[in-house]
Amino acid sequence: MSTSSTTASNQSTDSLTLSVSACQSPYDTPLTSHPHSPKSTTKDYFPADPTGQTPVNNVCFVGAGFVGGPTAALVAYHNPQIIVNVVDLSEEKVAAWNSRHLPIHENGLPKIVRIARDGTNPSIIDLAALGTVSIPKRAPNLIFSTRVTESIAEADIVFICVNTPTKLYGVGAGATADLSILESATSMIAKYAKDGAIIVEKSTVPCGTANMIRDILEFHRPGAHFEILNNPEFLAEGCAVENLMHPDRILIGSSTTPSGTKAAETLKGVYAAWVPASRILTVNTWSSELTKLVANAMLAQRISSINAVSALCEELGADVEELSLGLGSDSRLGRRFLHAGVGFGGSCFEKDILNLSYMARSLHLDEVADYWMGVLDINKYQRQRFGRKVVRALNGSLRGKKIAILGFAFKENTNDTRNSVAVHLIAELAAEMPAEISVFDPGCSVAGIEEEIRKMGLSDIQLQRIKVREHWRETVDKASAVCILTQWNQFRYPSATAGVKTKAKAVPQTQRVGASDNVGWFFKNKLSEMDIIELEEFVTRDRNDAGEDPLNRFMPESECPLECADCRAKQVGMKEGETVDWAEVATLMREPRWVFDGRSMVDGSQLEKLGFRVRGVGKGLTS
Ligand SMILES: NC(=O)c1ccc[n+]([C@@H]2O[C@H](COP(=O)([O-])OP(=O)(O)OC[C@H]3O[C@@H](n4cnc5c(N)ncnc54)[C@H](O)[C@@H]3O)[C@@H](O)[C@H]2O)c1
Ligand SMILES: O=c1ccn([C@@H]2O[C@H](COP(=O)(O)OP(=O)(O)O[C@H]3O[C@H](CO)[C@@H](O)[C@H](O)[C@H]3O)[C@@H](O)[C@H]2O)c(=O)[nH]1
Repeated sequence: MSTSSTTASNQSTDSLTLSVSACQSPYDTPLTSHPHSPKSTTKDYFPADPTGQTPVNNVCFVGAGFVGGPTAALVAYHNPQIIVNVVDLSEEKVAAWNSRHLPIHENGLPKIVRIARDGTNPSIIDLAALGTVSIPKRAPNLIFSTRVTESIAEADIVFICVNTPTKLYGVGAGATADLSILESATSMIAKYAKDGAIIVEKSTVPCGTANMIRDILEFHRPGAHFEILNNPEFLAEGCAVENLMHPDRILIGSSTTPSGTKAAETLKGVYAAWVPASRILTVNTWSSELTKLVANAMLAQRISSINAVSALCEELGADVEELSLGLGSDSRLGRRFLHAGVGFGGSCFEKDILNLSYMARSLHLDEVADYWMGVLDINKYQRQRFGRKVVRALNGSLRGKKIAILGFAFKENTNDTRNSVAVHLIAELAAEMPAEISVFDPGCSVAGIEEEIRKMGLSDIQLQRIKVREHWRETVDKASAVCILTQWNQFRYPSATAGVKTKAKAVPQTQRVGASDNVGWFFKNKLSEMDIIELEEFVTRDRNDAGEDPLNRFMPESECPLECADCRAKQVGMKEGETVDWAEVATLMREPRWVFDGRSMVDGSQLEKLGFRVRGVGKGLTS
């Protein structure tokens, strides 16, 4: 079937693919909502609100970070009738959201942002013998700005997406959440939000924070009415778009009063534009706040469990990957989050477990607190065990030696470096005073890595010996050892057959778009963005390279300044589809060419044939 369209575009934007992948779960399990828990103290709950939802024309996301930006983009993308303002105090971040180079690297996000932020051209798609489909133009409805107070004032719903890091001072230092940023954002919302606005906690918070928000609002605006909802975010970085596009569930916690329930219904209406109703769960606020913390704690617990087992495997000569396979095949256990490695990193797991444990301890539930702290203890043990393995293999001293670090992001497919395992391991190795620690990550900017390293509290002399590189080749050059710390596909050996960037995939043979060419629905009056995605998949399914904009809808993008650091990084860094050439690495490294594989990225026995000595996690000795 031949297809063509009336407008042309050659803009470069990551392709968006929506088929089921490792990141997302198919909609396979029926779910039910439980509007109030047995412990709910509110008495006036009505199961269904007879007046329905309040109309939503304008929403505001406060905080354009890893959660606020992508979530707002998805809400705007699927609700073209709603104006979505995303505000942040950082002018630099807002400028990046309005540029070609978004501050957050997520597959598929540039395309979604571009469509919602810039609007689209009208397009006519020629489906050959089937006829033509008209896609009308789309007006922009996603606005990134620093107009914080004005945008809050216009909103029917305000989403709080600010950071809630671990508190580093005073009572609860190193354990509880620092809510000062959230408190300050809430004060601003209290002053400027319109009476009747719905305030949504999206940030991850200790239980009871909805009550704190309510108190702040009542203090600043006595007499005004605001409903507070908790709507935790479950996206994982690196697959944020897929997670947001096909969430396992949307959880909405509300007070169980009629107006609380109505507010929950209103928020449900926003998600219902693309999420099946059966996936939207409404619970009470306490349950919702606690579910978020426990979800992260349980995911992290699985990783610590398999990591603890990996130490046993090394001693016994078992292979932890074989264990993961055997364990994960039990449908009660499942395959995911059983990947042993050098430990979990990131801005969420550790922070949220500390938070959960602190809460338990402050309720005098010490055994509960200790139980969850054990997950963090194993994580630290795993990291330190790896570091010690490196030093031991290099005869107990790193002096005069160069160590190469491949991977600095806390996980693959993201540029987020917060609380990355690499940060901790580099600090540990730096204490051994090696001649150089050379760092490379294919998804992070040099400046971003350097900034994170500067926060590590190392001495000047240690900092001088850490070099951040733009390419793997200079990173491994003359190194005695390479440590693989992030699960980037580019590091695999044998190299992954799939490219790094996900291409538009052939559409599955669904009932709607099947071999029978049953595509009548394309010709209906109003196509949703989900419909347009399917149309795009349909017209590209026979093409090898469909390009970024097969329906030719994109508006032109603003040009980058001449000295654009992101454009430069693209030129000098790893090219799309490029992988580490391990045979060349062997020629560049110093004997005995150690590879410490913290993420099971290389086949040890095959790499040893190239002249390396390899140590993995959870495997009996291979050399
Ligand atoms: N990162 C994730 O994958 C993830 C996933 C689920 C939940 N969460 C939770 O979501 C929350 C946000 O996390 P994040 O990773 O997006 O943080 P982030 O640091 O990336 O983003 C927070 C943003 O809020 C902005 N901000 C702070 N105060 C503000 C104010 N008064 N007005 C406007 N903007 C303000 C900051 O400048 C920053 O850009 C945290 O509670 C986190 O635990 C994060
Ligand atoms: O089997 C595994 C899975 C993950 N990891 C590591 O665990 C960390 C976290 O990974 P992941 O959970 O995929 O990413 P996050 O973005 O931290 O997402 C977690 O934290 C978010 C913030 O709260 C939640 O929204 C998500 O549901 C939750 O998965 C990373 O260092 C991974 O390398 C492993 O070591 N082994």
